Amino acid sequence: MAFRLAPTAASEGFRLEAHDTVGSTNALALAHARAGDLGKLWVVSKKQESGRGRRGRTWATPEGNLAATLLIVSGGELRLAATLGFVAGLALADALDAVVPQGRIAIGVDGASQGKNRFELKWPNDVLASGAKLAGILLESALLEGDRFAVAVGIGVNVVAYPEDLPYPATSLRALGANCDAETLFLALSDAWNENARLWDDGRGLAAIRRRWLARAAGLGGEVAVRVDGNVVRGTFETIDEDCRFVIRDDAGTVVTIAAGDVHFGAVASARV
Ligand SMILES: O=C(O)CCCC[C@@H]1SC[C@@H]2NC(=O)N[C@@H]21
Repeated sequence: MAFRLAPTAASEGFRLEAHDTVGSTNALALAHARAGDLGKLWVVSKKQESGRGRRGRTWATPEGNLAATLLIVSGGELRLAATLGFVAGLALADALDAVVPQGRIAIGVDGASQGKNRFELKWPNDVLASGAKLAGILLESALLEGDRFAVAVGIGVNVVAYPEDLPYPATSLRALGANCDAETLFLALSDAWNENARLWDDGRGLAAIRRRWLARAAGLGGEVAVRVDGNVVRGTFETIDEDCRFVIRDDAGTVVTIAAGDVHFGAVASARV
């Protein structure tokens, strides 16, 4: 089966560039922007040779997984564009709900979660299934001429395989018993992106995105440890604020707001951080 865009995405002017293998779909999308591409372009592949993860880490995309990057070129506010990761997380969770048959995957097992979602969102942008990382999202940007910038919204999903040497639990759709392929998932994702981007409405709908995100949040109200630039903040995950920053009440009762960091759930995890 070939990669295809959902009719809703095609009719709104999105384009698709599909590859069998690439270095990184994010790198390719940003190269297109620097060469003058105007955005609304999905770059997809079932394999990456040098996939990029958050915080300078690598991201493995063996044959059969999904690497998808949406290129957006804008003259708006870069601060708002940073919230597109939350739009992407919701779009991916909606797409997974649409293509993975009910009953295949248990409701979130994270004790602190609200326990009603098969696919949960872990701040800032991971998608979890059965408490393990199924997908990651990486936003990268580049400044362009004429006060414009490009954002690459990169989405990586473990469809058929996941790395086993990670310091946190990971999984794949196949390991969870869901036989969905990358092409089917992408079709649903390109549709779900449109729905959520419409809600986001160039940032005007961020409050609605935040509400939807919190309804799928993993670990809300539970014990967490957040690593921020080498420091660790421990406490209770209270909420995300209006700019989608992580809000934690630390062990001394002080509310701390965090813009970027790595979250670990639970007492055991926090002892290891
Ligand atoms: O570290 C993370 O959790 C984020 C992983 C993001 C991986 C995706 S795969 C598609 C896009 N291209 C890349 O090189 N990275 C992102």
